[in-house]
Amino acid sequence: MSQALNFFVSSSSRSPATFTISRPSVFPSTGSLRLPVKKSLRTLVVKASSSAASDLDESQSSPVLVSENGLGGLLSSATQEYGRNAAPGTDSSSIEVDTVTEAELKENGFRSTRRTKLICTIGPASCGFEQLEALAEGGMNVARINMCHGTREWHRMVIERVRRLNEEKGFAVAIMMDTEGSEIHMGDLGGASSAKAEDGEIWNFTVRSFDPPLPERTVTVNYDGFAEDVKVGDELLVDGGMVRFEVVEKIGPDVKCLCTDPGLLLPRANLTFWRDGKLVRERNAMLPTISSKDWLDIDFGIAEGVDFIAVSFVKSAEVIKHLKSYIQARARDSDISVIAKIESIDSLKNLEEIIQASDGAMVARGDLGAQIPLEQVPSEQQKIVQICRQLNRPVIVASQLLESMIEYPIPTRAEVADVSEAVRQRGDALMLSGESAMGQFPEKALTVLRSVSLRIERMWREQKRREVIELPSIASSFSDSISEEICNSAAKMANNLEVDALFVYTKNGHMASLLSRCRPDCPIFAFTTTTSVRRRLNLQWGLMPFRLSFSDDMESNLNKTFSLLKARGMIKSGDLIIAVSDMLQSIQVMNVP
Ligand SMILES: Nc1ncnc2c1ncn2[C@@H]1O[C@H](COP(=O)(O)OP(=O)(O)O)[C@@H](O)[C@H]1O
Ligand SMILES: C=C(OP(=O)(O)O)C(=O)O
Ligand SMILES: [K+]
Ligand SMILES: [Mg+2]
Repeated sequence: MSQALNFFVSSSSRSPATFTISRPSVFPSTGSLRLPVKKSLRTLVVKASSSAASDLDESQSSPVLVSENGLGGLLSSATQEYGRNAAPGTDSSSIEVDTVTEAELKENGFRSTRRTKLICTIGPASCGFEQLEALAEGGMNVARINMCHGTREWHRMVIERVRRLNEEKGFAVAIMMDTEGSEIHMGDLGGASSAKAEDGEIWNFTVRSFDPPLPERTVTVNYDGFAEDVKVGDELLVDGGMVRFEVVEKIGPDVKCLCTDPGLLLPRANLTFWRDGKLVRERNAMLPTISSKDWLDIDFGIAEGVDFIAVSFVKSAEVIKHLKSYIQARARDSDISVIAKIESIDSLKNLEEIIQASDGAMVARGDLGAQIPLEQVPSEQQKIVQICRQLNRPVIVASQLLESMIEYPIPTRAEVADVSEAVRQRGDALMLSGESAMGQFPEKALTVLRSVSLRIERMWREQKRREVIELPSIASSFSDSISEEICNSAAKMANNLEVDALFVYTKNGHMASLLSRCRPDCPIFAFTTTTSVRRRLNLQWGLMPFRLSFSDDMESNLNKTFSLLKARGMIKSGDLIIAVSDMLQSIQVMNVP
C-alpha cells in the first residue's frame, strides 16, 4: 500500500478560543481540584492524503457553518427551543441528547455519568407507556423484546410505545429483538402464569395438544420428536436447570417425569436434557439456528426498524454472516446490528469467529448454564467479555443478575456481587430478563443495576485501576489503523491530562466505538448525524450519543457544539476536552471557550 502521509502538529491560530483562564474549577463528583490550564487549542493533526475518513458517508452529511458572530443568535434560539421537557427538534441547528443524560450532566457533572449500559426485557410487567417511561427515566438504554413470548401485535405495540417515548420525551432507547431459535420449550401452561412443581411429584411432559384447561401436572412440549428422543433415566432441565426432573416412563406421546429439584415452572420455559452426565444435543445440532418462524420474526423486525437483532443459540459464524447479508439485501439503508447470543456448547467452540462476524455478543448465561457445568459459567463470561473488547464488539452480560428481585424488592448480596463483577469486567451492558419482564419490581431492579454500576465505576476511577488488557490492532486498512491509533492515543491523553470529556464526531459510529474500547476515565460525547446511529451507540460502554448535524469543518463543528451544549448547561467555559473526528483525522485538546 502506498499512501502518502503528512504529519503536522500545530498550535492553531484558528482556534475557537485563545485566552487564558485563572479560575481553578472544582468537580463535584470527585471533589478534585483542577489546576488552571492554558486555554489554547493544541492540535495534533494526522492527515492521510488519500481519503482516510473511512467512517465518512457523504450522502448523510448536512454541512452547517457557524460563524463566530452567529453564535449569539444560535445560543439564544437554542435556549428558547429547549425547555426542560421540550421535545427535541431535528433541524440542523439543534442537538439531541437523552433527557436523563442531560439532567445527570447538569446536576452532577461529567464524572458522575454512568458508563455501563442497561437493557430491560419488556414483558407484561413493563409494557405500559408509563412503565416504559419510568424505565427510560431510570436509565434503560435498550428495550429487549423476546420473540419466544407474546404476539406480533403485542411486540408491535411495545415498539410503537418506545418510539413514541423517544419522540415525545427525547429519549434514544434502542430496540433489541431476540429470536426464539429452534429451542425445545414447554407450552404456555394453559394460560396459568406459573405452576409449582414439588419434590417427588410425577409430571406428564407431552407432545399432545389440549384445549384449556390442561389436565393437572401436565406440560406440553413444542417439539414433536420429544417423546421419541428422550430415554428413561434422562435428566430434564427446565429453564436452564431451575427445576429438574428425571424421566421415569414413556407412554406414546406422554413422558412421565419425577420432579427431583422443585421450583416454579413458567410458560414456555426452555427444556434441555442430559444423559449419563452429558447434554443430549444430537437433535439440537440438526435444528437450524434460525427457524422458519424466526425468519418471519426477522422480517417483522426489519419492517419495524428494530436497532438490534439478537440471535439465539448461535452455533457458527456462518449463520451470522447469512443473516447480515439477508438484512443488507432486504433493507439496503438499514443499519440493524446483529448480536450473537453465546448460550450453547457449539458457540463456545467457535467463539472468536462468531464474535468477529457479529456486531456484538451476549453472554446468555441462562441457557449457557444448562449446557455447561454451572461452575464453568463465570470463567466463560470473563473470556467472552475479554474477546469482545479485543475485537471491538459490544458485549452484554445477561440472565439472573437480580433473579430474586422477580419476587422481592431487595436483591441478595450475592446478586449485587455478581453485578459488580460484570461492571468490573467492563462489559458494555447489563441485561434484565424476568426481573423487568414479569417481576414485581422492574424499576427497583433497574435502580440496583444503575447504582451498582455507578459505584464500581467510580471506585475504579478513584483508584486509577486501569486494567492491563492487550488491545490488539483490529484495523483492516491503513486508514483504519490511523483511526485506531488516534483513538488509543486520545484515550490515553484523556486519562493522563484528566480531561473532562472526549468528543468524537462520527458518521457511522466506528470512531466512537474505538474510543469506547479504550474504556477511558472520562465520558465520551459521541456526535452523530442520524438518530439510528445515535440509538445504536446507546449500547456501548461510556458513550453519550448526541444527534447533531455537522460538517467536515471541525472548527465550526466545535463552535457549534460548544454553544449548543453551553446553552443547555451541559458544559461550561473552562472545561477541558479532547476532540477527535473521522473527517479530519486529528486530536484536538482545548478548553471550552
Ligand atoms: N412478551 C412477553 N409476554 C409474556 N411474558 C413474557 C414476555 N417476555 C418475557 N416474559 C416472561 O419473562 C420471563 C423471562 O424473560 P426471558 O428471560 O426473556 O425469557 P425466557 O425465560 O424464555 O428465557 C419469561 O420466562 C416469561 O415468563
Ligand atoms: C438471554 C438468554 O436467552 P433467553 O432469555 O432468550 O432464553 C439466556 O439464555 O440467558
Ligand atoms: K429468545
Ligand atoms: Mg437463552
